[in-house]
Amino acid sequence: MTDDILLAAHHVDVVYDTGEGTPTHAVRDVAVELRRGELLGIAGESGCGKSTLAYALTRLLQPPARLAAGTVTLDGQDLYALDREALRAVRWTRLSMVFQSAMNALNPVTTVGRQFDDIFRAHRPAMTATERRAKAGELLDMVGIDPSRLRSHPHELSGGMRQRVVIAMALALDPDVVVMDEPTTALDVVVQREILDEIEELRERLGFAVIFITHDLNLLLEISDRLAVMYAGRIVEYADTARIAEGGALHPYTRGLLRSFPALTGDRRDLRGIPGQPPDLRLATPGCAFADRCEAVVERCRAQRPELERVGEGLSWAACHVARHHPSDRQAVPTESAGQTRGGPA
Ligand SMILES: Nc1ncnc2c1ncn2[C@@H]1O[C@H](COP(=O)(O)OP(=O)(O)OP(=O)(O)O)[C@@H](O)[C@H]1O
Repeated sequence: MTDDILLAAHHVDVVYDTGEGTPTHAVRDVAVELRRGELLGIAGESGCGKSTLAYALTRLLQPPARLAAGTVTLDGQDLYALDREALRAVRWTRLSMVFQSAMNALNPVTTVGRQFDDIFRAHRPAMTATERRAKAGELLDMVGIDPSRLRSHPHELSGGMRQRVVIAMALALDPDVVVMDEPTTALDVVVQREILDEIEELRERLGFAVIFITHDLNLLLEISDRLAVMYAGRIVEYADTARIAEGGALHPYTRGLLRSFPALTGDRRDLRGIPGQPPDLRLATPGCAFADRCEAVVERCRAQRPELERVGEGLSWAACHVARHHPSDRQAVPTESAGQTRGGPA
């Protein structure tokens, strides 16, 4: 493990088990590593386990979801071994979250200023009321909102402003890592663009690392350094964004996703989407979970599940028997080192 890795997950399995019927195995043997200051994108269709993974990475899983296997470490510290107090100290100050619905993240009955106040009072007890107010105003200003809005209730703000407030709150205590789950999906395209630019600018200025989760892979091509593509609970491709952007996607699912969304900028392409539906995550399939929808399927795909394997040099991993590469490029992934797991890249 190299020093600049902030957040690392290995062999993460998450199961929703209500006690009735077959449990849903929503995340399977997932590994990700986030380096200091980078933006790692995680993409995939609805229901492939992205949000569940976000909750697992931040230790926010709620029953019936549970971490059935795996580890998540922040700066080498096991997040799941921390007691309540230690976990509380980590939240907001080291690791914070921005989820899709800003309306749900904000308390509807208190002012924005009061909500900033609560964060500072809980985590920075030495700050005076004047300092808290000044800092909250600064944070609002930083995300392009007039500090007078500290007196507003959430319903008095537009959707875009609310989402900006949530981002400012996530950054309030200068965290190292911010996990963002579809932070702009509910917003119109223009506001979405503005907020993405804002996140980029803040990241450059403040140096925090981001895990950015979205169903829109094209969006990640613009903002991420590296990306992971999830399908049916597993990472099926893990790559430097530049390679995917240059047309080097290895997995047929990644290529299908790229065709499924219009680029945020640039020309309107022929949007073909991917026929069919993702599989039921309660069922275990012997082969590749994508086989039924895959344009490149071969017999072996239905019989044997492809492992996530390194392809060629650099950060290029794919779980596909027929990924577009020369067969001699493919090498088996060593299992013995903590950094190089069978279940994913490191
Ligand atoms: N509370 C729950 N109880 C049972 N199963 C659940 C629950 N929440 C999610 N799931 C299942 O877990 C799987 C993964 O869901 P998850 O929300 O993580 O996917 P996602 O990729 O984030 O999708 P979306 O973009 O729609 O949020 C789905 O099959 C879903 O049905």
